[in-house]
Amino acid sequence: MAKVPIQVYIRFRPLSPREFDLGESIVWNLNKNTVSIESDEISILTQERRLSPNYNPTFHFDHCFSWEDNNSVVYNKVAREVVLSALDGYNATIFAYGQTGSGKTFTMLGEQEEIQESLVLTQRIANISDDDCLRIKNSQKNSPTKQPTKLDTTKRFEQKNKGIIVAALEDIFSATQDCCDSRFFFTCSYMEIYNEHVYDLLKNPEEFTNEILNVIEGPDKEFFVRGLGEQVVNSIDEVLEKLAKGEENRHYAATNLNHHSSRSHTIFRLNVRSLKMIPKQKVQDEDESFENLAIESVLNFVDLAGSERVNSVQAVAETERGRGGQFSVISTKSDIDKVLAEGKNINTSLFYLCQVINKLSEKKLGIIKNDSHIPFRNSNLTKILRSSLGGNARTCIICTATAARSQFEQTLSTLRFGNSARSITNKVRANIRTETNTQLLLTYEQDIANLKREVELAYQKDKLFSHEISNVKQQLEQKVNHLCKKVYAKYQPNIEWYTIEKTIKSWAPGIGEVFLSKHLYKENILHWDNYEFSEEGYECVKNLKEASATKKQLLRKLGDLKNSSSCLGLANLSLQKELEKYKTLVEGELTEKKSLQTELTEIKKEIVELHDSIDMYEIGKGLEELSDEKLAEFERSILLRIDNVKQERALRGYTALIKKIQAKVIGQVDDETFRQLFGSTDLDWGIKSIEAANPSRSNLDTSISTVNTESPLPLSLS
Ligand SMILES: Nc1ncnc2c1ncn2[C@@H]1O[C@H](COP(=O)(O)OP(=O)(O)OP(=O)(O)O)[C@@H](O)[C@H]1O
Repeated sequence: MAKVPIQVYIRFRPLSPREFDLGESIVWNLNKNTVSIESDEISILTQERRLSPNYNPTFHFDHCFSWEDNNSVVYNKVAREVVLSALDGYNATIFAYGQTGSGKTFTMLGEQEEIQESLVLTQRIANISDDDCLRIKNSQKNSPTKQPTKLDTTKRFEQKNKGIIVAALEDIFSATQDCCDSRFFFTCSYMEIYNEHVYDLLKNPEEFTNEILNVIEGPDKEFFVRGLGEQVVNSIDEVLEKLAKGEENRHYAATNLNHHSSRSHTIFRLNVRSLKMIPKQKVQDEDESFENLAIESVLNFVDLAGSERVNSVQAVAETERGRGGQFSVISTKSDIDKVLAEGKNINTSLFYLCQVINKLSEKKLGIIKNDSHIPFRNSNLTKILRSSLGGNARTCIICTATAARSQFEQTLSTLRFGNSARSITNKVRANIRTETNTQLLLTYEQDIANLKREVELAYQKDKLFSHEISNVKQQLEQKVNHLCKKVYAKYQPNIEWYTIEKTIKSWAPGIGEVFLSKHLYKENILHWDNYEFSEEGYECVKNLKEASATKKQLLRKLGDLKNSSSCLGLANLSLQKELEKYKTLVEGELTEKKSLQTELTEIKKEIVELHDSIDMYEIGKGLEELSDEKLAEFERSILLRIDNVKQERALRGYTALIKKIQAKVIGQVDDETFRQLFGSTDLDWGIKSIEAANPSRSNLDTSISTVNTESPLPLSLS
């Protein structure tokens, strides 16, 4: 696992026509990797009290893009390599962060036709309130001239200044086309977070707005969005179609539900799965065999809401702190929620994203402890992006900004955000597994996806045909009615049936049969082949036949696949059980290991304590640190030990003497030696002298009783 820092870039957009008309000056000075304030501007900004005196910061980035750099330059420098590494199993996330109108969407999706009605743009600039905006919108809806125009989604991405998402998708699909040793399988999802609610942008508009999705923590501690559709895509056209559909939904929500796109976050996600067959190392005499490498990765493209809302909440918090109020910049969740609840324009998710980045950065710089809590759970955005912030993903952040003087504070705040994010490191590894069943599963997955699509198409065709069939039916009915009228007009009571039949058949071959079967013979079965239709009718019947044959075939195939996948499911279940068994075993071993480790730590601790006591006894080390009480205790223990040693020695002496007395008794010590020891050869005298030397009679008794009279006296004691 490699530690990879988050890459942070800054991109300045050109002055807008409005800024240009207002004669705005450029206050920022860009170099390759640094941004600082233009020296002429420092004193002016300080005088205007927009900059603290003596504050002249320089911000560092992985690269600075100026207003002259187009999207292709940005893509190649920032994203290309990271995006293509997804094909090798690396997760990647690319963010755009910046104030409203600074160029996030321009960077991510490319140069857009003006898709928002002018009101939204006006609102961005003039900061009109939501209620006023809704009122104006409603009045516009009633005005025939001001209806918002619907977006032509198909042409959205056919542009020369393509955004990062489009360029990345093109690169991914063209790289996989040229790759012949792997099979690729793609799915995509597109979600929007608006007011902390998560929506699936790839649903139909009514479903998309009715269904709010929940962000759930999975068993692997990763968060996922429950119910978010993952759509299978096989080509660049298909994926761009999905992207366009999502954009259309956003547009729908902005127009009909008053969602402000600049206040929502979007995450476009491409899941890449591939299977690569590689030759196994050949064992002698073995047939050439292959193993499967299953590679998985997730590519996230995140277009964040305008960051000015965060600045305003930070400002509220800072002002409150300055006044000694109840809130501080980094405060408790409930405090912050109170601040957030105060202004409905403030974006909770973005606020918590900044907080998470600040905390991660402080942790990396050692300002807060390594095990400090990072508040990922406070918002849906941070939950969804957890693996991209400090986790297993290569992450790039593109901060977008404007160099215009009027936006100085907003740009300063964006630059600060970028600098904090730069110190975060992610732990990156490729998601590659060697699998035996993968190929089979992947083939099934692919087949099921294809079939689903075909069935969907067949159903759509069915709908089409039912419309055409009803047309044909109508045609037939009309003709039959026409015939009926003619027959009845010509009908004479005396005419034979066969004459009527003949007449009808001669009038309209084929159609006449319908009349006969329906009206005369009361048989209600249509045998298409027997009738004549217009050319269009024949085409319809032919298509209908084909469609129903395909449908039957597909349904049969689907049935087969369901059977196979339930077999696989069973196999999977038994594997899972095995896995559970091993997990339990491993867990048991781990617990044992843990308790052994605890024991070892205890023993080590004891050894250290023993060494300390030995040092204290031997060289008096650490005595100075002891309290008076402890010192007295130590003294008592030393004296006690000295007493014990003395007693032991005395006992050993007595034992030796007693043995000698005993030896004398059994005749092993001669009188001369005995006399040297006790000053007399008399045995009683010896015993008395011992008693005199040791008043502790009990010790003596014990010593005498423990001496084995049978054993010969060791020479060393004599
Ligand atoms: N690098 C650029 N070059 C030329 N024009 C740009 C650039 N960046 C942004 N613009 C223009 O500035 C305007 C605002 O850009 P854009 O909509 O991308 O901002 P945004 O940050 O996504 O805003 P919001 O947060 O409201 O969605 C657009 O008209 C866009 O074409």
